[in-house]
Amino acid sequence: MACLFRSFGRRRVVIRKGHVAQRFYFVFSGSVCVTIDDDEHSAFVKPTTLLRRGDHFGELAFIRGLRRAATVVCLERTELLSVEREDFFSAKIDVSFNADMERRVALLKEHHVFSTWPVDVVKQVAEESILQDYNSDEVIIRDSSKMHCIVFVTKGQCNVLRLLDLSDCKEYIDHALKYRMGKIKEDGSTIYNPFVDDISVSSVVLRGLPPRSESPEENSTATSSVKRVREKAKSAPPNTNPGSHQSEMITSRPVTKGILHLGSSKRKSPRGLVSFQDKHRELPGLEVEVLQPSENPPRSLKPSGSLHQINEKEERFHEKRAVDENVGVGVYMMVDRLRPGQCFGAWSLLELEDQCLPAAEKANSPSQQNERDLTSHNKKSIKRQTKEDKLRDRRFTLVSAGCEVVKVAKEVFFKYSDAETLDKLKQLTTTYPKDSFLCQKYLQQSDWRTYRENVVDNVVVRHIARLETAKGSARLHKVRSSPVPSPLGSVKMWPSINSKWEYFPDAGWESAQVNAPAVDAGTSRPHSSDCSAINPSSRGRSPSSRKQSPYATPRGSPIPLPSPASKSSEKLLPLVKNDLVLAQGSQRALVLTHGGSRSNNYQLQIERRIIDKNDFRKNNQLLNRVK
Ligand SMILES: Nc1ncnc2c1ncn2[C@@H]1O[C@@H]2COP(=O)(O)O[C@H]2[C@H]1O
Repeated sequence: MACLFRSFGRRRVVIRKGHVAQRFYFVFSGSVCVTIDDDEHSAFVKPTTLLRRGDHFGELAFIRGLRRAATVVCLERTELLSVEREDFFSAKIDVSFNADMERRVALLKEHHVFSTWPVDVVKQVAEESILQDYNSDEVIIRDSSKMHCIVFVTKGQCNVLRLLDLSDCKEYIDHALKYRMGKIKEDGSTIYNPFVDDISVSSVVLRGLPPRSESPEENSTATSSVKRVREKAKSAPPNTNPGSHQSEMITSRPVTKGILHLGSSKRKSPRGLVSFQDKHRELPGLEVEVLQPSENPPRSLKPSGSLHQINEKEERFHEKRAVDENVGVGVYMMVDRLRPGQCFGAWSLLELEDQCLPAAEKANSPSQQNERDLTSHNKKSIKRQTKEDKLRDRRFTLVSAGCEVVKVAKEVFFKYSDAETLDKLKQLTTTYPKDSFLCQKYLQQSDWRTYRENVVDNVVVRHIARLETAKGSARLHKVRSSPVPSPLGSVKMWPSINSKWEYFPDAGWESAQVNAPAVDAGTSRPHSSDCSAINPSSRGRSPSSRKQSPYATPRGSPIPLPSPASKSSEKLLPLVKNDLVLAQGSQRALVLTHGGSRSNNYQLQIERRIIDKNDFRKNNQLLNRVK
């Protein structure tokens, strides 16, 4: 069989609907769009199917003995392998196509939605659908709001992701602002330096997500989101402290501890303004940027390196550049995992339902009735809510976790659907959580992850390093230096004076008031700065002699803890299995379940546990569980 290698530019029409068929094609590289319209422009506006490397097209006309059923246009520079009609039949490609078709028919017939359809109709649909295999992490559908097919999962699994615009989430903004205020208080300073290591989000750029669009419709959304951002920035709460400059342009590290982190940019301007946008990236990663509203309070002159040196001109430049780049604050959240028998993209059903609603009913729908009575402000929020509720308006991304899918064009599907089918499809259509809920989830998970990593880096690794130094077998341990890279919470490694500190002594919870600068240098208590690694079974025993209890302090009375200053003279307990690592003021414990510093085996299994202190006091259940 002879194949002809051909290369076409973007927008080149390879097949036109209604023409006589001459060749059949394989996609060697690039991608093509199929539209069942005669007009090739529809391929870009409402494509029926998108075909990429390894896919084929142009077989239907040969097999059916009819004219071309669709128009196929190159989406980009595309390389194709074409097979002439004679070769198609002499190489018996039609036979393998028929077998493939049979398979599609069988797969669709097995599917709950098609189970009641007559075989010839299923065949009809199968002919016009495509069966595709996807490897793990391949994007199946990038934007659900623009998809023109329904994806039926026939094998494996795929994940539904939602790109969460954090700048639109009240919870995120509140959290970031709260953290910022806390940070200012903690520092005892009102000056915020963006170049210091522990900087966190202090004000959030309220900015739309990076545009993916080529269509004017999407561009307009992007522009309006920039406007929205500006409005939000302008309406940001004014700085109550005259010395502080909340509204300054601030550099922040990206929140790199999201649920699905797809990379972050390293690009950084000399002034440290970070842009996380990368036009070439398939999916943007977590994107965080902070920026000030343009109306700033008057500035005072500050030493070099601080924000306050940025003059108005520079600032405008940065802001403008940031607006130009349309940097976003976003994170992908997984909202669903689809398995065989499930489908994706059937939200048009809702559209159909809307269209079917009698006009009178629509006019008197409660939301609209209420809307009329509300103030313009409330109107806006209701509209936003309604929009969020409508799945078809929300963008989801479908990413393979290794799967096989059948894509059926919506037009084709609805052409043959009856009420029963629509009902079945509706049952399969999941309503995904709202963004506010996802945002809360994101904050919780990010917080936990940051916390966990901080404890491992700063508690366990340091503890081990100190032990080894004490033993004279010091090796270089890599301890990540930045303890607080995230605005989403931090762990205090050093209890400050008058702070509360909690741990597990033998018989339950104790609280300790840190009120003395130093303790007995000979104590064998684990170092307080390590948030304490305290083994319930081995507690109170020093590495050499674990028999004497150093925790002789009567229960309930304040227990003096070592201060940071006393660390050099302290003996440290090795971390051993079942140690509980607790952080100040936290209700979570990290449980060391494998290895320990004694064996130089630092493998940790960290579990999240919410500890009910009162319960614990009573029956010590947690300890039993840990054992
Ligand atoms: N939904 C669809 N309807 C028709 N053709 C499609 C569809 N999806 C992909 N195609 C391909 O587009 C090709 C157009 O030419 P053919 O009809 O020869 O074969 C067709 C199929 O290979």
